[in-house]
Amino acid sequence: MTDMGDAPAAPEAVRTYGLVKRFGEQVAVAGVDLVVPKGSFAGLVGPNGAGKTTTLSMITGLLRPDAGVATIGGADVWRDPVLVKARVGVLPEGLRLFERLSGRELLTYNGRLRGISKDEVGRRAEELLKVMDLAGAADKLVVDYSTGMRKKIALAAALLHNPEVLFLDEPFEGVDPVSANTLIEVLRRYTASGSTVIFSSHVMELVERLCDWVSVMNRGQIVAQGPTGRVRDGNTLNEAFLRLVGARAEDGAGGEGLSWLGSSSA
Ligand SMILES: Nc1ncnc2c1ncn2[C@@H]1O[C@H](COP(=O)(O)OP(=O)(O)OP(=O)(O)O)[C@@H](O)[C@H]1O
Repeated sequence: MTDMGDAPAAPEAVRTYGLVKRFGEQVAVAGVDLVVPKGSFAGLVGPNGAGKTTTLSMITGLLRPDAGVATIGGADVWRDPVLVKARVGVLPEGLRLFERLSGRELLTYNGRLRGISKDEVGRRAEELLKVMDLAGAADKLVVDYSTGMRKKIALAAALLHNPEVLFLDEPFEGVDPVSANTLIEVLRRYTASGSTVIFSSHVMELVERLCDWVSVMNRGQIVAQGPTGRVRDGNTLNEAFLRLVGARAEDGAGGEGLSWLGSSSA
């Protein structure tokens, strides 16, 4: 791993020690030591299949590690599941939502499951619907929402109990620029108050613009991690990323093969 300097001064929101996950013969996560300081807007990046989703699933209590420890605010995710689940909010990959509820009902249901009083849930839900620009669609069924609307209602549901740490898997995928700005504003406000966001993304420009902390994964391991400026080291994050994970030109679209593709191929 590329050492990015001293340990973070701020207390850690998330810390894992030697996380491992195998699927049959394949080692998806091969000893991950993820560090995310409290209050960070952190990005988790890596090529397809690097192990990002598997790592996030183990940290959020969705997938049991084969080895290693994941902690949130110092508490062990798998030994103290109730405490940890109260501290986290998750916008999962694939956005599995209760399709037959309206947006408002979805928020109410989530809030009540979290043990928040009916009045307080109602108050928070109305504010979130307004901020997410979903007030006009509050009574529409989630199944009829567009991709961007689904992301926004899922983010509102993940924020409703005011978690300490918010995990987002590809939050901006399929989201138009206006809705993306709304999401970013809400998330910036959230981290400014000392809460932590960790999101996975393939869009380096976005990670570079938003994140003050970045962890780079490749082949099941962390290959660089630290303040974004230090990981970039004078380059763009995209350049640093390509250098860290290997540009793979030899097996990519720039080399041999695909000779039949294009108008000069006949
Ligand atoms: N349930 C599963 N069963 C078998 N293999 C799996 C399973 N989940 C993930 N894998 C494998 O583990 C590896 C890591 O997958 P993972 O989804 O964590 O990567 P990722 O970094 O999130 O990728 P992407 O950027 O494409 O979403 C991949 O090779 C994948 O095929």
